[in-house]
Amino acid sequence: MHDTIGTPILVTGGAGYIGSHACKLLHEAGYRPIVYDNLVHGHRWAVRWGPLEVGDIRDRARLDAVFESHRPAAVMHFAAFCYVGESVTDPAKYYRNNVAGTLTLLEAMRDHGVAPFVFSSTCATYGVPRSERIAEDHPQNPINPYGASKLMVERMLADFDTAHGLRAIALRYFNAAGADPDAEIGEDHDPETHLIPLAIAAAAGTGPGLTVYGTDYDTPDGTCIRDYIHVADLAQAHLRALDALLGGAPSRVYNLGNGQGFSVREVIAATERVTGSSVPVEYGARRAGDPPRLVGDASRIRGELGWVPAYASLDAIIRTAWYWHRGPALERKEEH
Ligand SMILES: NC(=O)c1ccc[n+]([C@@H]2O[C@H](COP(=O)([O-])OP(=O)(O)OC[C@H]3O[C@@H](n4cnc5c(N)ncnc54)[C@H](O)[C@@H]3O)[C@@H](O)[C@H]2O)c1
Ligand SMILES: O=c1ccn([C@@H]2O[C@H](COP(=O)(O)OP(=O)(O)O[C@H]3O[C@H](CO)[C@@H](O)[C@H](O)[C@H]3O)[C@@H](O)[C@H]2O)c(=O)[nH]1
Repeated sequence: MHDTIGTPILVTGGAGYIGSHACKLLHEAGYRPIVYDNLVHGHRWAVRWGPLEVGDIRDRARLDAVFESHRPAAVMHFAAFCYVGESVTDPAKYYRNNVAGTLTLLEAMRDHGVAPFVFSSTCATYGVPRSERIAEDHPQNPINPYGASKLMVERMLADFDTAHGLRAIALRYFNAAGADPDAEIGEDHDPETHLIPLAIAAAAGTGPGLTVYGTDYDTPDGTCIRDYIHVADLAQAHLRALDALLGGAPSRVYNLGNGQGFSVREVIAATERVTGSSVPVEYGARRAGDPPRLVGDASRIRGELGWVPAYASLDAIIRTAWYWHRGPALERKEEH
């Protein structure tokens, strides 16, 4: 077993939603998370469990300085742009940050001899699924530039492993949702484009009514189906992937999902149950780049790394987001 106590782990994008939850868990496990974030979407207040190094993954000189001063034992790479709709209208922004930025980071890692790498990939790399539940060997034909940018990184990782022995675990998450069960941190994107926080804000009256993007999909109620996975369960999976790599495991790809799909209408109904308020809804056109149904089969990581998600119910996931929204998130907004 490798030593975790005080081991520095560089966490790019650690001031963001999922990365900050991973930092909390890294700290609890004895690691020292070093956040590297340009704060374009992240928050200083979300960096609570180790130092913040403000920097951009496209800035090689800054990366060199941070690798020199902290000498991380591994990298968790969350930094990216991740809005599916925006990637369709502004693809260059996605290729520059997600692909070119990650290449700069990988080159820096190669040159500093930092090996293990845990990568935030996505189910958006699969495109329109051919099966009810998507397993890792499903063909990858992304239908939006965001998914394409992440698939390109997966390819780069395979090539860096062959050429330089850079071992990596790519975690293809389905839809991240929920907040830290202690409500210390949560989802706070600006602009917010994700369904659950928008539905909660609409129910609470702190945001506009919710627009449902498309009611004519080939699904039972006509709206898109997604597999929602709790952010704390994602963080757990990162820890397991890191421990596996530091213990010598080879490169691997894993899905992270609950294996259950919920339609947009079902998410709205669950939000109403949890908040006790109705969600004002308008019905709009489809959003470009949205596959009708994405539901994951995560049995590989369950079997190989013993990962078991703690939050299987949609209501339980939304409840943690609701507690965060009505408490710390609201207080923070009032401070501004
Ligand atoms: N949210 C989801 O449902 C979901 C699903 C699948 C995959 N992912 C992936 O997970 C990762 C984290 O997503 P999130 O929802 O926490 O997003 P987020 O926007 O909250 O976090 C991303 C962080 O990266 C930082 N960042 C962006 N570009 C950077 C750059 N060039 N240099 C340094 N820092 C930079 C941002 O400031 C932000 O703090 C992303 O890679 C995303 O693609 C997210
Ligand atoms: O105001 C809204 C927002 C969303 N939706 C729909 O709700 C579903 C979920 O959308 P959203 O919460 O924006 O997530 P996705 O577009 O599925 O993308 C998320 O989940 C992907 C994995 O599926 C990740 O890769 C992305 O980074 C992450 O943003 C989709 O069908 C949307 O069309 C609406 O109907 N109205």
